[in-house]
Amino acid sequence: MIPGVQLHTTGALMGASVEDFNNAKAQLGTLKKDPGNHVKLKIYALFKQATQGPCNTPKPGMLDFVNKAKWDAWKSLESVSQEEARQQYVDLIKSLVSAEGPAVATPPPESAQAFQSLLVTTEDGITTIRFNRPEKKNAITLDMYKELIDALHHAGKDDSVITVMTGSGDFYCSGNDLNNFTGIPQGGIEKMAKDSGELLKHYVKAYIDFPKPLIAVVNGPALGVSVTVLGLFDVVYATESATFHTPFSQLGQSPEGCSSYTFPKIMGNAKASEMLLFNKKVTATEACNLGLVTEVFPDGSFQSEVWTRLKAYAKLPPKSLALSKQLIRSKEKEKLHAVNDAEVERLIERWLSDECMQAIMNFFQAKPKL
Ligand SMILES: CCCCC/C=C/CC(=O)SCCNC(=O)CCNC(=O)[C@H](O)C(C)(C)COP(=O)(O)OP(=O)(O)OC[C@H]1O[C@@H](n2cnc3c(N)ncnc32)[C@H](O)[C@@H]1OP(=O)(O)O
Repeated sequence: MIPGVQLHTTGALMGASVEDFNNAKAQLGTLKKDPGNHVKLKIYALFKQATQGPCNTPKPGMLDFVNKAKWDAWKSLESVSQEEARQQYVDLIKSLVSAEGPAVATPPPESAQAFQSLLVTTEDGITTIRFNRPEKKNAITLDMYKELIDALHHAGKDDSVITVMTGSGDFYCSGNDLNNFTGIPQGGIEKMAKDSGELLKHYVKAYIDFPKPLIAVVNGPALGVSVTVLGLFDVVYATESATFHTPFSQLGQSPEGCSSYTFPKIMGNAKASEMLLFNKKVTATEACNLGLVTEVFPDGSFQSEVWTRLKAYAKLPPKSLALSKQLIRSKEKEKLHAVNDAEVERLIERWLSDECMQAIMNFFQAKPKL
């Protein structure tokens, strides 16, 4: 047992993966390395959320540091369902056990990587990259872009057959973290824009060059850059209540993720313009009719239906899948890289514009809901 983490099973567990959950709980006791307080708190909070649901105990006093930290960690998972918390608990323990090395059956070395804002696991031929900042609707920080690039590079090379991206909590992802543009770093605002442009270019490149089937499991609303890169995925499955929103002009910005090319190609200029110029938020069903989403599933059966299907896909011959994907995409690659370069160049100019700075200030001052 990890020192300081007391796990008590209270409350009923839901769903079919109680066994996985119990296995994970047992594995936790076999860890040799102390995962550190930050991770211990996360384990504690996920366990509480999975077994008891949202925290409704009174907030401990300011001086009761330990219990207050535990309470805060549990409270931060308010929007995460019990089922989701159980899955995240299992994923987290698995990644800790994998990180301990050869004692584990045959984990690919890549899954030993620890990420701050992602949960990355490999199982049954599927590498899953999960945005994991549910309290901030999975908004992507600068460090998170770097982690995503890393995770994609590793997933492209590991033994998995397919790679899946999804989100923790009630959102898929709320796009770029608007705090990325609030502090003025050393070197000034021009350098910040240029560095961000370089980072974005590498981020989008990781999708353009991704060598095996890449599947998005859109579990809730998606915004901004998390929507635009969907045009570079091979398959996009969405839950019925997911929405797709690219509020670029509202933010004084311009399209990225190669969407200025992929969206008109997928849905035609007129529909792409409504989304990319005029901020039209579309439902999952509308996105499916537009061709951006492959298939929409009822909220209640989304996870089970999609994962059953993905597990079957992952049993197909890996080389055949990867080579076929590369054939489909290879004709476009050069074009996509050129589009990425041009979009980034335009965005660097936009980020320095009054229109963009004003829009970001407005978000933090008034917290308008887009
Ligand atoms: C390297 C740089 C590359 C840059 C690439 C450019 C990309 C362009 C884009 O991605 S554009 C899209 C940017 N995203 C947004 O504009 C979304 C802004 N957020 C919202 O509109 C809302 O928060 C919401 C609709 C996502 C969710 O609304 P809801 O009412 O359900 O929840 P809250 O607003 O209370 O959100 C909970 C907390 O999360 C914070 N948060 C959510 N999204 C972002 C974000 N994108 N950036 C920063 N912070 C975000 C929100 O502020 C709340 O925080 P708090 O609890 O501390 O108040």
